Amino acid sequence: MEQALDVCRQWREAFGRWGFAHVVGHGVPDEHIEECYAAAERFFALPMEDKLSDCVRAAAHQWARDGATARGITRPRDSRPSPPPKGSGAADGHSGAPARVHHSDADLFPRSLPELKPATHRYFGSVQRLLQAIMEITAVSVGMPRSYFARFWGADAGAGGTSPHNILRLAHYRSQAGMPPRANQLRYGEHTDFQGYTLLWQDHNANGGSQTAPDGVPPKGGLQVRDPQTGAFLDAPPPPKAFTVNAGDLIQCWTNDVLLSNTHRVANPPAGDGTARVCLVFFAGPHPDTIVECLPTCTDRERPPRHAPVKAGATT
Ligand SMILES: O=C(O)CCC(=O)C(=O)O
Ligand SMILES: [Fe+2]
Repeated sequence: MEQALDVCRQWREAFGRWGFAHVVGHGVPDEHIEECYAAAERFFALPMEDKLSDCVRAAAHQWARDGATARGITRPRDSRPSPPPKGSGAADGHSGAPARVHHSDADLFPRSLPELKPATHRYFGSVQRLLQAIMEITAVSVGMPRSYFARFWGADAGAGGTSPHNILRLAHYRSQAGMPPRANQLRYGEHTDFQGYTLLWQDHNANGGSQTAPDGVPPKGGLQVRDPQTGAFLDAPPPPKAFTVNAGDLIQCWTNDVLLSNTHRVANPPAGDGTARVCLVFFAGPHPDTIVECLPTCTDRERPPRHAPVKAGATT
């Protein structure tokens, strides 16, 4: 019990300072991660014609554009609108549409890669269970009842037609061999995530953690997190077998800035480095009709609500 409360204290501290944490001992089986990661890599390695012809036409642009565009090459910083307006849809400054895999959209799966569907579904289910634990930790960390967020993300959350809108994005940042980025370009521009938590499996930790780079070796073109106190961007390579978790704007709104939705970006690898990057990005979204407003435990006379209540769906 004391240990569990300590985790909740650490959570509040990490997210109050950084909006980010690395989570180990998370219970997501190595093989679920390995399968999903390997299937994602195989998908991105498919020839473009296969991606196009295999996918249902109506949905194909979602998959195909991601494979086709150099989404790792975002526009130079000066020419980017920064930060993207909340609720603009172009929420995170990508050059290509993300590959969004809704759990129910079976038809989106390419026929030439039959393992992609079971692998993403298994991973999705395991990460969803991790999310439920994270929401319990979150509730306790801000003094709410442990089960508070179960109405949004718990096993029964769909009962009243209010099922969560969690999304798994398979992210591919292409090799930049032969097309070096210009000065100030980024693989992924500076942004905050706009929903609940994001549970990220980074390339640095591919294959269930068995390919983790030695401690202290910075990633070749990876996630960087802004230090809210200094404004500096710091590399955020995960320790072995860790998920990188960050809080999105809805968490910050719910907790009245007690837990932060912090700015992050993905840096380019050094010039001449041909490393591609594949990441598994799970975005936790409550049902779009959910009204998110300051929790009673996060406000008092000295700390009035800092954000107006917002409908979750209005932020996407
Ligand atoms: O690829 C990464 O490391 C970060 C991805 C990210 O920030 C996002 O998809 O919102
Ligand atoms: Fe992000």
